[in-house]
Amino acid sequence: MSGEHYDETLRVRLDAHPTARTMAVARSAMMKGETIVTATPLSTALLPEQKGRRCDFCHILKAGNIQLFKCSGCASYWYCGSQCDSQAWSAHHKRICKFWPRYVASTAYDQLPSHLRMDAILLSQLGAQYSTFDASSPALRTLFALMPSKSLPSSLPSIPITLPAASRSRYEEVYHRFANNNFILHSHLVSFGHGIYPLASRLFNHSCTPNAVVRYVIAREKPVQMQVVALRDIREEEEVCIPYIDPALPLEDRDRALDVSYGFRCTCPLCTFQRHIKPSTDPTNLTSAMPLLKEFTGCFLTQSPPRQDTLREFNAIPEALHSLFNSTILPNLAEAFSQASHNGSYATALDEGLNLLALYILIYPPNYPQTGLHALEVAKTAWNAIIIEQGPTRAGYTDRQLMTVALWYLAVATHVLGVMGREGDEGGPLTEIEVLQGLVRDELASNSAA
Ligand SMILES: C[S@@+](CC[C@H](N)C(=O)[O-])C[C@H]1O[C@@H](n2cnc3c(N)ncnc32)[C@H](O)[C@@H]1O
Repeated sequence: MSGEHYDETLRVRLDAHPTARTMAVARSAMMKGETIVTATPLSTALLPEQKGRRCDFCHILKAGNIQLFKCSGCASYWYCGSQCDSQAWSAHHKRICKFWPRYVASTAYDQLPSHLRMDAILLSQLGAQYSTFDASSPALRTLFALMPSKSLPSSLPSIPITLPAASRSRYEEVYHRFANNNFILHSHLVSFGHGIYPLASRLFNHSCTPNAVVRYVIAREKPVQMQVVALRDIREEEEVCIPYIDPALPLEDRDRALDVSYGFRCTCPLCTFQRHIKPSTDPTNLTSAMPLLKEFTGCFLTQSPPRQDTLREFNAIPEALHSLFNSTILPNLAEAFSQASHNGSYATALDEGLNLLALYILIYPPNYPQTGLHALEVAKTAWNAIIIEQGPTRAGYTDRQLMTVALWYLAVATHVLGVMGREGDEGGPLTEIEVLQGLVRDELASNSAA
């Protein structure tokens, strides 16, 4: 940490960590839903499929009142107005604009795997902005304080800038900080770009049982801000961790991804638990595990599900549920729910949806956004059953029961997603929840009046 200085008003401070070099610890207790750190990007870039859909500077989505204008020089960057155009122009675009069309059409660029193309774009923008990457620049100081990645190819990708010979090693130093430090930007939890946020990279380690997550704030004419938000109450001196990867991936996949991209083995409570259990692969165990899982997590169609705000004690999970940690179970349940939602009866879809929700609740830490998104799916399934399906395939559910189920799971979705709060573009799951709640309540009122 020598020479590094971080704002004393930050809600976390850096302490030594036995294997991760340093960790961010809470200076004081924080409540779930609080913003822990707000970070500004050094550079961001849109995924290819988002080009022309979002402004290349502020990443706002094209909409009725927001039009995009193509850069007349390269015809590859789009802006929502002259403010964004001139901010991008003076930051980096004026130095790469005329080379860009030939660059993105080049074989060297074309042959890069998609994630390295994103890195090449970010490196081009940064090179255009900082030229020699003078380490004394305050904006770059935190970037150079980051740990270099072990996984990037040793050679620099081709970029549309003539490298000053004396600065080549500087470019390499920057590039070697990419793989383990870049963030995937998302709106409503759907990816739209990549970004470099040195402060957040410098501060936060990974955990598969994180107590914080990242959300993005898109505002017109401003770079996309990152906010790190507490998922549960955090004690003073507790380490604040975010997930680098999806905690519900199979343990082997998490191990591989964290080793290859970040060079460490996770020792969080979920990984520790999963490493010491020996999940049975016997299908009969699985059949008996599902009802027990619903009971253990409280996911029923007959009673309101509980809310959970504290991290589960994984060692208290009964052995009969260990088979659910087999790598195939979650993808199979997700597939069964998707199949039933599209082709099956809504009664089957509801049942499969609840199985999947119960498994999410078992695996994910409290208030993890994916759990909230799926609770919303369960509520939508109940609502679809009311408005679309009549007759025997309803398996005996009355409209009233289905409306009650929809409201219960909307309440779960609100509880969970309300913690992370709104992110990205207008609308999103919290708005969807409000709309559906209104529809169900109206229907319930007219059903009662009838
Ligand atoms: C984005 S940085 C996090 C900040 C880092 N601790 C530092 O001192 O700069 C990512 C790197 O931190 C380390 N790291 C992050 N989470 C870790 C964990 N749970 N266990 C061990 N090392 C971790 C790995 O070396 C990883 O490549």
